[in-house]
Amino acid sequence: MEKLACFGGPGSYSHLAALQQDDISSAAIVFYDTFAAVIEAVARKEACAGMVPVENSSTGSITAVYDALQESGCRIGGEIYIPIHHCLLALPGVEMDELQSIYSHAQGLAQCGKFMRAHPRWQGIAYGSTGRSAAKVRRDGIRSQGAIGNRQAAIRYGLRILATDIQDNTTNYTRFLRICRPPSDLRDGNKMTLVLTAPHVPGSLYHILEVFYAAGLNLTHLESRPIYGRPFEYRFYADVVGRMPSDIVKRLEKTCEYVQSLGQYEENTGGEIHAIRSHRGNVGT
Ligand SMILES: O=C(O)C(=O)Cc1ccccc1
Repeated sequence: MEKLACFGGPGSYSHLAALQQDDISSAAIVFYDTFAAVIEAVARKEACAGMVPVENSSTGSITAVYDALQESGCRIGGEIYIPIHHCLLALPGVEMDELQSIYSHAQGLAQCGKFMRAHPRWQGIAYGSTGRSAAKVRRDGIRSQGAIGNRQAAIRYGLRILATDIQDNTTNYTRFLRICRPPSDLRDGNKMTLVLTAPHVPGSLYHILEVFYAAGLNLTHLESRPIYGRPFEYRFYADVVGRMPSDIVKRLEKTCEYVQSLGQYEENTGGEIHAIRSHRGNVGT
C-alpha cells in the first residue's frame, strides 16, 4: 500500500488534512515528528506523498517547510486549507483552575496568545504537535497538564474540552501542502508554486511581477528566504493562480536569474476560506 508521510501524530491538524486526501486510506498514514522528516521520507521513497502545514492565516508562513523543500528535490502536488478551531483539553474531571502547564505545537500556542495571556499562571510549553500534546496529557495522567488541540484529538484521547475557539483570530486557517516526488504523483492544475531568484539590479523584482501582471496571473503569495552562502540575497517563492502559457515561461526565464516550478496543482477552492478570499478580492476591485 502506498504510504502518506504526515507531520505530527494522530489527532494533529496535519492528520485532519491527510484524512481528506481521497486517494489515501487512513491506514496508509505514517507519522513523522518534524516537517523536514516528512519531506525526507518522500524524497527517500518511504512514502509516495507527504502532508505538512505551510502557512497560517494569523501567524504567517512556516519557513522551515520552504527550506526543507528546497534541499529535497520534492515538489508540491496539492494544497488544502483547514479551519483551525483550537480547544483547551485536559483530563476528564479537571477544572480550569487546576491547570499549570499547557502543551501544544508552537503554532498552537502562538495562535492562542490572548487566551494564554489571560491566564498568566499557566506555562505554555511547546511540544511536538497538537496531537502529540493531547496524547501526552492522557499518557502522563497529571491533572495540572492541559493541551491546545482540536476536537477530534479530545475524542481520540478521551480528554475533556474546557474551552472552545480559543484562537485569537476567528478566521484561523492553515494551508497544508501535499508533498510529492517528481515525476510520480505530479499533477496538473490551475495553481503553481515557482521558486526564483532576481538579478541584483534596481527594479528586477518589479519586472518579474510585471510578467505575472501582463499575463493576467493572480499572485496569491510571495515569500522570500535567505540563500545559504550568499548573505542577504534571497530566493522568492511565488504562488500563482492561472495557467502559464509557454511564452510567459520564456519571458520569466529571461527576466529571472533562476526560475523553477516547484509543482502545479489544483487550487483548493472548497469551503469558507475561498468565499472569504474571493469576497476580499471583489471589495478591492
Ligand atoms: O501540531 C499540529 O497539529 C500540526 O499539524 C501543526 C499545526 C499546529 C497548529 C495549527 C495548525 C497546524
